[in-house]
Amino acid sequence: MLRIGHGYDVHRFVKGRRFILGGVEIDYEYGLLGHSDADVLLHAICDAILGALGLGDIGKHFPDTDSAYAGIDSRELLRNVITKMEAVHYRLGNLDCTIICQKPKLAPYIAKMVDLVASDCKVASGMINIKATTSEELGFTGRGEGIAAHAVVLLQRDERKSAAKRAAIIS
Ligand SMILES: Nc1ccn([C@@H]2O[C@H](COP(=O)(O)O)[C@@H](O)[C@H]2O)c(=O)n1
Ligand SMILES: C[C@@]1(CO)OP(=O)(O)OP(=O)(O)OC[C@H]1O
Repeated sequence: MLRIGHGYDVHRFVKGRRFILGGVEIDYEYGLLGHSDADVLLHAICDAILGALGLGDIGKHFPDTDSAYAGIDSRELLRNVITKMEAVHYRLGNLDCTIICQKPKLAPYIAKMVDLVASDCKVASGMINIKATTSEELGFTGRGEGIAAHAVVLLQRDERKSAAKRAAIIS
């Protein structure tokens, strides 16, 4: 059984915040604003996985009204989502992401992001693809006011785990 999910997120650039993207800290004059560390890429990935599972969205699981998530490292949120995915016997097949960002240049950071996301999702790096594009100076991303990210994920039911669970119930 396969399930597909899509996630989309936006965060605004502001002065005085760290710029964390895909778990990587990027040296830039602006950072992203949010209740958490505002890692827009990891939020889109969490939403894609939750969406594939029919489990709602990131705000439902980690409300921005809950102080427990203030300033939280979004890798913790992603790992929590992966735990939920495993609890219902799914594993990640592959993940493809697009970051829409006029500036700065992200290419030097992409390989590190891929490695961190792969590690948190418990898959080989070859299953994770992360791309960046500008929006040709158009719209809010083009004006450098913020970043948008999309993620599309394919999940596979872990038949071994569900068979083992069935066997345990029968015996
Ligand atoms: N923030 C960004 C945006 C883009 N890139 C890389 O540049 C390539 C060309 O971007 P276009 O928007 O002109 O298509 C793109 O394919 C990325 O490899 C980047 O590193 N950082
Ligand atoms: C990640 C959470 C955590 O409280 O807060 P934000 O950093 O504001 O990010 P957003 O993408 O608006 O998702 C909502 C929240 O789940």
